[in-house]
Amino acid sequence: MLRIAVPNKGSLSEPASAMLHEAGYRQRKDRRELVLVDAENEVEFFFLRPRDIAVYVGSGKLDIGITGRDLLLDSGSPAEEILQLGFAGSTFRYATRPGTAKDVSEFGGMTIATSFSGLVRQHLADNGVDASVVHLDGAVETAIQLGVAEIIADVVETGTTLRNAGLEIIGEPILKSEAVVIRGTGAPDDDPKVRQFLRRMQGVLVARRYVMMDYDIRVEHVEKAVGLTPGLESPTVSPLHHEGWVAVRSMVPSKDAQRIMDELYDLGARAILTTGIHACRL
Ligand SMILES: Nc1ncnc2c1ncn2[C@@H]1O[C@H](COP(=O)(O)OP(=O)(O)OP(=O)(O)O)[C@@H](O)[C@H]1O
Ligand SMILES: O=P(O)(O)OC[C@H]1O[C@H](OP(=O)(O)OP(=O)(O)O)[C@H](O)[C@@H]1O
Ligand SMILES: [Mg+2]
Repeated sequence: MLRIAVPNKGSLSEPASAMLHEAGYRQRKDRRELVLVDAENEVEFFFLRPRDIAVYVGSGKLDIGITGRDLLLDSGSPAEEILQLGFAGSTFRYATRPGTAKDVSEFGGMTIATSFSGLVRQHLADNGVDASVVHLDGAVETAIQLGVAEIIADVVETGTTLRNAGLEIIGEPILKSEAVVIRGTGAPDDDPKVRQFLRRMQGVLVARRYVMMDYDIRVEHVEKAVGLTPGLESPTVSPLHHEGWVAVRSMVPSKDAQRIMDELYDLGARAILTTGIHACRL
């Protein structure tokens, strides 16, 4: 059985379970379930605190896990990223009251509050800055108001939380994060069970990002048309009963589908259809 760690709460939890469900795995119906065996797929899921996932995977007790890149790096655990999942995107940044400091080089002697003290200590050391770090569990914005710290370092998505607290983001992003699949450093990279899991997850990513596009076009315009719809390997071109016309089938990125349809129409393509992809293996 492949043993997989899945976040049990927070921003990562629901999208991770939704993705696993789309990949054909059983997921828990009750949020209090801690372990779930998917016997048909030979997988056992352990629902754990997001922060603890890198620790379990790094120790080798679990084969792989889903967590945030920021949590992985903060943990210092011997685990590594093997697939980016494209959700829970955020940046990790410093913020303060206007006028306090402009970037990390000015933090000497100050106190920085954060829930990611591993990441912040490393960043300060990389920049040769001697500052104190106070570890808090969450709601770190309030640490400045209450005089616990002059600077905070926290996860930023839209920036609303910081703005509402009267704080401004300073300096370059410390890190760009998103949800990732991790495995223990040094775990074999040819484990067939892990490979199959990754193919399934990649299949979901592709199914979410691409649509299938079909259209008919006159033979003399087909080269230009396939330039707009090159597909992943190469488009399928089949003859039509109506001489001089061909049918083309190709995958295109969903976000570009409408623009490509307009451009194909202008080239003379007709019966242009897009259909969703539910699952795939590339
Ligand atoms: N607002 C957000 N938008 C996108 N990603 C976020 C957001 N808040 C946290 N994350 C990401 O979620 C992960 C943190 O998960 P965690 O469950 O510890 O915190 P949370 O989502 O803030 O939940 P909570 O603090 O309520 O427990 C990190 O990878 C972080 O980058
Ligand atoms: O940039 P924004 O869109 O405002 O999102 C970022 C905020 O979301 C998370 O907070 P959460 O609500 O999880 O509270 P926490 O501080 O207790 O983790 C994170 O810690 C930030 O505070
Ligand atoms: Mg949080």
